[in-house]
Amino acid sequence: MGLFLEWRNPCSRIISFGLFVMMILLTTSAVEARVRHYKWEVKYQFQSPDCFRKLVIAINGKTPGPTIIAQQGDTIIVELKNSLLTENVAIHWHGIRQIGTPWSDGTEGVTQCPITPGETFIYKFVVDRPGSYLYHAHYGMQREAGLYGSIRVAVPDAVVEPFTYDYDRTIILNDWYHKSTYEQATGLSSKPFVWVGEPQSLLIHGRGRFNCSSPTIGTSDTCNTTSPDCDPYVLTVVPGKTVRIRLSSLSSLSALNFEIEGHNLTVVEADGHFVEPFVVKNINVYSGETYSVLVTADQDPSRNYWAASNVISRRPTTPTGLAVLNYYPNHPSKTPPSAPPTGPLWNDSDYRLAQSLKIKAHPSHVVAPPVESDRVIILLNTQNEVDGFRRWSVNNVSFNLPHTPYLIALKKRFKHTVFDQMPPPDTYDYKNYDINIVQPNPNATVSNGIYRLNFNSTVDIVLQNANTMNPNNSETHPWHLHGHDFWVLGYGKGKYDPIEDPKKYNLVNPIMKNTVPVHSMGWTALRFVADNPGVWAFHCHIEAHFYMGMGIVLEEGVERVGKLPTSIMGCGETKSLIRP
Ligand SMILES: O=C1O[C@H]([C@@H](O)CO)C(O)=C1O
Repeated sequence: MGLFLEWRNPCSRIISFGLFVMMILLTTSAVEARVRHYKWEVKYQFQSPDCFRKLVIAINGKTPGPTIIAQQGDTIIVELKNSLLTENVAIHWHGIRQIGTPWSDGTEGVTQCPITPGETFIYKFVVDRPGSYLYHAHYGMQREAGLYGSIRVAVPDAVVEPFTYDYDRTIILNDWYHKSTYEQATGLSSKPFVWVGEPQSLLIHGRGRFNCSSPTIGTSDTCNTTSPDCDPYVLTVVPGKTVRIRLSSLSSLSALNFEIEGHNLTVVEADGHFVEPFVVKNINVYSGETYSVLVTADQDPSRNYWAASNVISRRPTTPTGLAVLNYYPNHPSKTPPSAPPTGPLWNDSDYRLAQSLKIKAHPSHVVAPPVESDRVIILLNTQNEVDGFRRWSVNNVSFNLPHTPYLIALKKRFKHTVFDQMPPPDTYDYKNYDINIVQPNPNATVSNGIYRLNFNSTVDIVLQNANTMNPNNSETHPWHLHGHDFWVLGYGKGKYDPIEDPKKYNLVNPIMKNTVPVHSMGWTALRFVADNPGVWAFHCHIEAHFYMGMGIVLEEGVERVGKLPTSIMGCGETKSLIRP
């Protein structure tokens, strides 16, 4: 409009024409999305990420796998060859909403059949928002065998981010077990329950350091501290420059804290959304979360510094994970002269809650949530037993995946034979349930029923934490929603009050995320709009907890989903669909 008014004034014609050309150019560059084609081979390999040799699942020989680097609007094509000899696979693109391509979400049992050994499967999807994201296995407990990596989506050429930096680096934090995924999963589904315990090491971008002279090392084990696989991760900085660290966690179990000796971290992005910047000494990162933090190399340049990852929220028995912040031109192997950071007190839940509350939307990037919701679902998180097996449940229902993926069952209208048609409950008996005690009756039921949401409705989910089956114990659970970003409306301590607590929600500048912690003995409230046709998992991102039933599945607008590719079929009742 302004442009046309100006056009009538002869003096501003030249400027206006210039603006017009610029607009055309900007629009053209914005729509000129590219196709990024990747060819990946997924294979078991011997590697020693923490110096202890074990089987890892690598992509093209690497764990973490290759970073997907793209720009907003690009199409990603990943041609994935499953070269695991006897094992299926599926990969989830964590934080990518899969608008229009729900079959590419990579969630085995929900959106696709697993990719069988020898098979090549093509994932194709658009990265519709800029930011830092992840990918990882979503089949059984394969993620913790090392099948993961990151996705970095740049803003369009003409768009400027609300902060500046000189260059960026990606760091994925992880915890690492020496026991195989199979041994762990078998323990979880055994009677009596066999718990794997705390991880042996913490990895910083795939590298850690186990003490090879530990008495737990068996005679047939190979542990070699000179293996190049376990050289520490080195982040080189140039004095005076600012690096953007795209920091995330894909830990199996541990909540982690990341700190760089003597350097502040300015938090600017969370799960692909710009944050109102705030400065911390160290940052808590829960499995499935991504952050960008800015670090300026403004300290004594004559030495290097430790970057450390420490376990929080569970009593730590795993040594600090270490990387090196290397000031150029010092040699990267120059050992920092001081002791590495030990992180905050592991049981300081107030510290963790306070940091969660600091994360707000950037003032110039606020997307206001709808002021009211159409449906409120309250999910009580508990540890339970089902027929004497240890499980996790929400609202006393422990989730099991069906053998036929929901997306196909719902689209092809054979849902009745595939999953329980009774939806799980929208709430629990909050008036009478004491969240602070070990329940006298720990029994739960098992179901593969799902929540069906009205298309375009606004849904609130309140996650309520409670005591586990051990006295005075409540764990932190990072919950991840597929297919959506949600607004984080609030966190609280103790039992959520459905009358009083919503009055305290942040409806002004809540951050949008896809993964959020539910703090021990606390609650977390989130809101989203059910506007992405498909079937979406929502689950605890602790690998063992989802395996033991801590998740739900949501359906919305499935009738609007386009034609399903036959490549996602082939298992359970979908066999009949691909046979001639
Ligand atoms: O699922 C879990 O089981 C153990 C413990 O509760 C067993 O007693 C633990 O720490 C979990 O997170």
